[in-house]
Amino acid sequence: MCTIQASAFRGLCKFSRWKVQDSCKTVRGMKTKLFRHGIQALHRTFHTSIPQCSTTTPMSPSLQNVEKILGVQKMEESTEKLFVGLMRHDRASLARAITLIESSNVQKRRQGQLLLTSVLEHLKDEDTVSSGGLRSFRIGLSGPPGAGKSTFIEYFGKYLTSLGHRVAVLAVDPSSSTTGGSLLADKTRMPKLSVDPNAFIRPSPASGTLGGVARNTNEAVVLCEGAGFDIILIETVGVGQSEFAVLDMVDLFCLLIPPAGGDELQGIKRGIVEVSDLVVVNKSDGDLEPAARRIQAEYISALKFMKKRSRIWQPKVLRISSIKGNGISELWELMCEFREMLGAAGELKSKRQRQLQVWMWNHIRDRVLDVFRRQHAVVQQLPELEDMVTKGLITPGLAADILLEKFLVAMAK
Ligand SMILES: Nc1nc2c(ncn2[C@@H]2O[C@H](COP(=O)(O)OP(=O)(O)OP(=O)(O)O)[C@@H](O)[C@H]2O)c(=O)[nH]1
Repeated sequence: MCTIQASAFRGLCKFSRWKVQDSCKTVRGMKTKLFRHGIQALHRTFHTSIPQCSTTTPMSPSLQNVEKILGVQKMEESTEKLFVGLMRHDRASLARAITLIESSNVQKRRQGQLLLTSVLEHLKDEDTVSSGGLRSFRIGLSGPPGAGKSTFIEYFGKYLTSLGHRVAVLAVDPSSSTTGGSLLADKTRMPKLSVDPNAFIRPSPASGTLGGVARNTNEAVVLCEGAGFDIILIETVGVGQSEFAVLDMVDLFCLLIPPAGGDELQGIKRGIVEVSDLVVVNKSDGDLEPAARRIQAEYISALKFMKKRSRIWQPKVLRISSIKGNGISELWELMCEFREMLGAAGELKSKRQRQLQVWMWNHIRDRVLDVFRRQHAVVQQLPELEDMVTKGLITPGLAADILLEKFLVAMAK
């Protein structure tokens, strides 16, 4: 059995993208380049993988054989169409593309991965053509229920589209799989933004674990960027673990809080304040303005004692009103300042590189857990051990050890 060669995989994807681009005639002159890339990668693959292959394996360097040997699928016509749609910045194609990567069907997921690889390649090509900087700005937004997140996103999103930006709003809400749907990034909460042709709103994928939701959101971000969205807002509720997962996906993390103290802010974990680049006190209007000023002062002094996360950025606290629009343009200026400073210092690029590794580990963790849960010996033993753990007859650690032992023995056979 051959090992899958990354270069050949990329070559194949480039090859299939060539076909797509050729058919829609979006990019001229790339055909030869991509064809060359594809063929060179295939050649490299054959040269390096022949020794590992069985002698009976046919080695003709045709696309068909490579697909068979490497187990890599060709992009289906429907996936190619999605790619074309994304390149045309079509929102319906983007919605379908995200559904594809979220699918639990293995074949569909694989098609989703081929699509994603093509989009990544396209973004890379564009990056080299452009200034070399990051073309998109990924912003995480968290806050306790009632802080005004949807009101804020509605106003802020419209403000950004009025400046000529294209804004995608995604949500990370692992609880949506148990409650049957996420309220975050819900179109009904953002009526004006949801009908703006330069905006795209997508609720949280309801795929269960936080890892799964985070992984899907990571991939959705790339698809949004492929579809020409330059500002990606990722929304999460600031009362669980999801905001920490979002930290691994964004350039800037923003915490939105209401002008309330004590009990009402108890939902906010102290840790989340520490990791915020900006703390935004919302509802600074009318009777609430004095309270908002007080909260701002409290957070400014609290942040002074917190550990610095960036060499060059000191977290800031500012007040806004999402209803009146006060402070929104100042907030955006501050975000741009953050982006410029960290971009120039290379911090954003290294942050994204680290995030790619986290993304890979999310995949590994999910897949390994999936294989573990499906393994026959584990399936057989699990109910009994779970029962013993809940009855206090065995410690969770010992139960886990027994299951892992059974799993490893079964895998070694
Ligand atoms: N006075 C004032 N009220 C606001 C402002 N922003 C939001 N609100 C109000 O605060 C309440 C909660 O706002 P939402 O935008 O629904 O808050 P959320 O954080 O999305 O809340 P959940 O949907 O519970 O997660 C609503 O009644 C809003 O009208 C603001 O800037 N000023």
